[in-house]
Amino acid sequence: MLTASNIQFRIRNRTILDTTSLELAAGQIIAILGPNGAGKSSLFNLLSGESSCTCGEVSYNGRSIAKYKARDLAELRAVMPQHSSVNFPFTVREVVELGLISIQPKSPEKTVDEVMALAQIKHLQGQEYYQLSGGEKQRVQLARVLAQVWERKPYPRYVLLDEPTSSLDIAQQHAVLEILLQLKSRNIGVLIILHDLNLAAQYADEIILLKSGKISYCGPMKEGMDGCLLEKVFDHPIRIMNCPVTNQLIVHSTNKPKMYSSSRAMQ
Ligand SMILES: Nc1ncnc2c1ncn2[C@@H]1O[C@H](COP(=O)(O)OP(=O)(O)OP(=O)(O)O)[C@@H](O)[C@H]1O
Repeated sequence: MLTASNIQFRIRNRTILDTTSLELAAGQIIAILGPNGAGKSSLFNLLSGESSCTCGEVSYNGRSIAKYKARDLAELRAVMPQHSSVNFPFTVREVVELGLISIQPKSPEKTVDEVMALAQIKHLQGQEYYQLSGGEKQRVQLARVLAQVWERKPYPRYVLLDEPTSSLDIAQQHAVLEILLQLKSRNIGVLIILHDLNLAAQYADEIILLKSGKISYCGPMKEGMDGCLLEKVFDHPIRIMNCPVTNQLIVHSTNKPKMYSSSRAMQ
């Protein structure tokens, strides 16, 4: 289990993230949703160990993150930040191989081949990374993260992704979420920051709604996908419908009418 217990994050007396607790189990997908500046990436950085909490504790499989050596933590969790820069003229394959640096896979070649095939980037493997399009780079970064966790292990592991679909076309967005579904059956928990509420409605088991550094909702996706609740969080008109063909939830938003105000959303 990845656990955050009463964590808080403050910078220069400003509370960026108020007291927050959550649990991510292996085999589960949790999506973090919320408006710009809500604190999603700040929470993500605390969970990944990139930043340290002002109060509270993050733990992986019952042990505080502070007690792990970097190499041991790399065996347990892989992280795809919002922006990743590669400062050397690496090829695509070399960037994917970076995912293996802190672990010792039994079959590194096979692992890299498999994750590149999954991310649909095998045809790009000899190309220089910096020449790729934004969406191609994002798929390479996903493959790097997958390489880190792809070999099966007998203990629970976690993958954390901050907006991994932001540069992808609609087909690639679904392809990425389908890959994350596969991780569930490998005893891996997935935590993902998304701006697309429909993707969250289709793929997440649970959602966390963040607003102004506070959790407005944390629980099963179906209960959280509530029009009134989402309107309050995003301060924007949102309706939830059932698709008559697939029976899946559809999140519908329109432009904000002139008379609309946050007080309406609060009703
Ligand atoms: N290192 C920092 N120093 C000062 N302020 C910070 C720092 N990191 C984050 N913040 C502030 O904390 C707030 C939350 O930022 P964060 O990046 O976590 O939001 P977010 O929900 O991920 O936003 P977005 O959807 O735009 O990516 C913002 O107002 C941001 O300016």
